[in-house]
Amino acid sequence: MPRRISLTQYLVEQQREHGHIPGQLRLLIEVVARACKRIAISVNKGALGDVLGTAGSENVQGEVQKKLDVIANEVLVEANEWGGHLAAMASEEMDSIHVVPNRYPQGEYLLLFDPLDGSSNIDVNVSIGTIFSVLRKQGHTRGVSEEDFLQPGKHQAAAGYCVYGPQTTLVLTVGSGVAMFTLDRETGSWLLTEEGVQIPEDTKEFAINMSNMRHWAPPVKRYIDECLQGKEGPRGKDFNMRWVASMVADVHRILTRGGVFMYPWDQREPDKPGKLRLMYEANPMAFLVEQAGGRATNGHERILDIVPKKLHERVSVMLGSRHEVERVTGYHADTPA
Ligand SMILES: O=P(O)(O)OC[C@H]1O[C@](O)(COP(=O)(O)O)[C@@H](O)[C@@H]1O
Ligand SMILES: [Mg+2]
Ligand SMILES: [Mg+2]
Repeated sequence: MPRRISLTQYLVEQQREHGHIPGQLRLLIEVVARACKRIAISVNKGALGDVLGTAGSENVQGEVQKKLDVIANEVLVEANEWGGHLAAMASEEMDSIHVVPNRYPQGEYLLLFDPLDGSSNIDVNVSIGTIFSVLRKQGHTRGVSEEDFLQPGKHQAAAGYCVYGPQTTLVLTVGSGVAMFTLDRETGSWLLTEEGVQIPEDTKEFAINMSNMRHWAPPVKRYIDECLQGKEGPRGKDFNMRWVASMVADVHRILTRGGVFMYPWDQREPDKPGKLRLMYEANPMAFLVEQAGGRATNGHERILDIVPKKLHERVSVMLGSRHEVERVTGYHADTPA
């Protein structure tokens, strides 16, 4: 039975007792958690709150924006810009970085987010989420530019997501393991419901969009083909498959009971490294997964080691149970990166 302490108490412990986080970072995380609570309220209203359907606009990646993509982005920007902990923000839904205006106090952190992950699931009432990543501005130069954001994921000071599902759960790492907090709707508090989360090293469950099978590279085809052969194949066991199509929900399942999640490169657009975005989807999830004892690679290298060249860079993703990710990464050894 986990200790029933609040997110605030947990963060104060991390700051004061363990010295893992500075006060500024603690306050920043609390602001993000408050914003997620507000997003959860909009998500729950659904049709009653006129939050379903498309917004009639496109984001920088040419994707149609849903009303909730726009609402969640606004909530996060507004909540964070006057907090005094940030230098700038970046989002899936914003073309370029959003520098904290001069009228507000400036901080040293950089916040990146996917305000609403799993947009295709909003209107069908399936779990969706918010993903965030926190970096620290390096050096002491005045002002902030996109360059300041282009740090490898291993530099993240904190990362997490909030899943809006049957329960609203905030999952967080500040680099000292993974903790989960469930929103108590009666009191409005985030309460610790799991800490020291560990992903089992082995699994019998994989998550991949199978409709893309014919486009995958040979190592991914080989891995999935071997899983599909079940007991009679080289793996000697039957596998199960799950695909929610919200990365947040698929990763949450993996943090809860293990599994492997893949969104690999495919040959339809050979120059595009993958579908998922490195800086606000893959990096925060890779940080959480590694902190829970799992692995996260792009098939060739550790995701957290990749040095981004641009803000909205995409990446191939394989993450989850350690032995499975090592296996599928090993299958890529003979293929060029
Ligand atoms: O519809 P597909 O191709 O299976 O893609 C699902 C993937 O796309 C995403 O929804 C992309 O996220 P957004 O909704 O933030 O664009 C991932 O969460 C998910 O893993
Ligand atoms: Mg997303
Ligand atoms: Mg999104």
